[in-house]
Amino acid sequence: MTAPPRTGFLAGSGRTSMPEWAVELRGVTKRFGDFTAVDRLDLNLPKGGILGFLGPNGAGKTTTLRMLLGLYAPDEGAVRVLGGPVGKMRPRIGFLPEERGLYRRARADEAIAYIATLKGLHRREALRRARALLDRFGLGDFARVRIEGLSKGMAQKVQLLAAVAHDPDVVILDEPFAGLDPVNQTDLQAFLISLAAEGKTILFSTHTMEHAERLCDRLVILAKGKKRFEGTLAEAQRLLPRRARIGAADDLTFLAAVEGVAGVLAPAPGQPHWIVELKEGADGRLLLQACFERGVVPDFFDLNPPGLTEVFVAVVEKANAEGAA
Ligand SMILES: Nc1ncnc2c1ncn2[C@@H]1O[C@H](COP(=O)(O)OP(=O)(O)OP(=O)(O)O)[C@@H](O)[C@H]1O
Repeated sequence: MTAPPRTGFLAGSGRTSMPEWAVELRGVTKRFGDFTAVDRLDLNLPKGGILGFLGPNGAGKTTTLRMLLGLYAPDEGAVRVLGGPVGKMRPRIGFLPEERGLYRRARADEAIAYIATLKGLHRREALRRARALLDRFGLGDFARVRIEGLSKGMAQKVQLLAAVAHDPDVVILDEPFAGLDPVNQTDLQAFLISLAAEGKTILFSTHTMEHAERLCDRLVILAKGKKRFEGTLAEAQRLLPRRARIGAADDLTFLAAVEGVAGVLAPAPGQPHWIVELKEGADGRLLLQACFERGVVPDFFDLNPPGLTEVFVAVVEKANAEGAA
């Protein structure tokens, strides 16, 4: 297979052929003492596009990302990146670790360039790229400012630029949105999209479902070290039954008699909406019709598929219930 043409800022590395998978994990297990943090994980991540790595605290996300970097060796199983062993592929991977930290007395441009030189770039070229990246992300005026003189968000942006300055094919970001204000989060989203448009594979972990929903071609949900879901957002949404959410002060249990309705649930404590579960192929608009025929005028009516937060909670609750059984 041939990589998409590189037309973006980081174009020009001259690599032309790529293996099929950006990342492959086969039966990967990582233990800390008696505790299994990652449990027989299989993953095949296609090259190109943006993959969201989701899971509750302690699910094993960071441990998995560290194995992709070769920072941890798996106790069992095999990890391959871009078709080769991790150690050999490290120069083609960019990484933003969860624990942020650049040398605080270094200038922003030098901090970026330093990381790029560790990945094999010559210092002059590394500095040129560092400054171009800082310009591109509105930090050109801060190129010569020391990291300690930057705001937390700016320093995080600089660290992100350090992860990509050497033009990696695979970019791994551990919670890149954490600590950024909404404007910087929007900038980061645009940046990740632009990297993906250049043909790179982006893999990022996050606890913010909106980012995953908006950005990701594929999603992986981990819980208790095991993969609980892998697929597209639409596939994730199909994990839950179709349902309508209806806001009304009236008792809506009469909707149980409407064609295609599987169940009617009164608002849960703290929730404003009735939930009407629908069978496959049911026409949700019949619910509105039935309400109007009863003289009930809902103040809220939503037939949209469930959001990722709802799917995530259901997947994790199922994993917890399996763990407790
Ligand atoms: N070096 C270590 N020594 C012992 N236990 C560890 C170590 N690293 C991780 N763990 C444990 O492994 C489990 C998975 O941790 P990991 O950091 O991979 O989770 P995570 O999904 O990234 O969580 P979070 O969302 O909170 O960052 C946790 O229970 C953690 O305590």
